[in-house]
Amino acid sequence: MLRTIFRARVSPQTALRTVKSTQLLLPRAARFYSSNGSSQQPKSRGKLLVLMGALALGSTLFSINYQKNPPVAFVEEESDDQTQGPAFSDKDVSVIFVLGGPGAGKGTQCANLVRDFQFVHLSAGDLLRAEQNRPNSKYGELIKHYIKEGLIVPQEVTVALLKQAIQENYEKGQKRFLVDGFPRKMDQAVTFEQEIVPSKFTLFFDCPENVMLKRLLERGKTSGRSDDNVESIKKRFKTFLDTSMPVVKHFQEQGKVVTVSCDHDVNEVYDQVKVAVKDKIL
Ligand SMILES: Nc1ncnc2c1ncn2[C@@H]1O[C@H](COP(=O)(O)OP(=O)(O)OP(=O)(O)O)[C@@H](O)[C@H]1O
Ligand SMILES: O=c1ccn([C@@H]2O[C@H](COP(=O)(O)O)[C@@H](O)[C@H]2O)c(=O)[nH]1
Repeated sequence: MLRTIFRARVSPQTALRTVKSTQLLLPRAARFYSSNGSSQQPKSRGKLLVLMGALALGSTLFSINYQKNPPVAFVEEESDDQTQGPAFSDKDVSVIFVLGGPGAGKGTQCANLVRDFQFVHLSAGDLLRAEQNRPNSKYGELIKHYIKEGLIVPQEVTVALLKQAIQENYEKGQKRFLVDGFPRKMDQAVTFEQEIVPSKFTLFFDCPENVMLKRLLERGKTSGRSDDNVESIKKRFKTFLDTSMPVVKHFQEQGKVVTVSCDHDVNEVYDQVKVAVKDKIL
């Protein structure tokens, strides 16, 4: 199952396009049916049936062809996404990346910011867990495996979920986003900023490992998370150091990181967070 997905080499564009097409095509089909179906005369109803038959045949042929050709082939032929630039302007949409080790307190502080300011909190981990639990998700098993092993889910999945969440919230008028626990790997950082929106800055939660371990084990008593156990936590720490710290360094080199010291009580940490956010964005 995992191997099949990797061999297909699904590119970010494909994943985004898949999300887009499922979202866009289905409502369009539904609109067509509801606006025409009820008032059809017998003759035009016949035409409608012929048209629907043709569409069904077309979609079957498309699906056979799609399975023969890896998705990447489609992307390379038609993709002009890379030259289009980000989907949103950073003048219109503000994204703050929230990074830090597992259990540093990112989610806790994001909740404070949502309470006091107008932010939408998008936790990449939460989005992945929701996708994992979504009935019939083709990524469910893959996500489950990666989370338990403390590894980074291939970016195509996570970037598509984030883009969809930002788009949905933007359509409701939301323009400020805390993107929590992302980007965890350099490829994600590059893709997100190229295709969605450049980040304003990164809030980095700096916390000693022994403090994070203690917090996670405590949380694990009630969280029900498959990765809040010593074995998974050790793997998550390693992934954080090897794979995610280079992302923090990358943004530090651009002068786009504000570091918060997390080995303090929640209110003290929040005082630092407020200063960082007010200075930069409000
Ligand atoms: N400053 C703090 N002092 C003590 N406990 C804290 C502090 N901040 C958060 N916690 C607790 O530590 C645990 C981990 O916090 P939280 O879930 O916010 O971390 P996180 O960085 O989002 O973790 P993860 O990346 O694993 O999702 C929670 O049980 C939370 O209540
Ligand atoms: O961009 C991401 C973010 C998260 N993951 C996976 O999810 C778990 C849990 O993340 P939390 O932020 O602690 O909720 C993480 O260990 C990764 O396995 C990911 O793959 N990509």
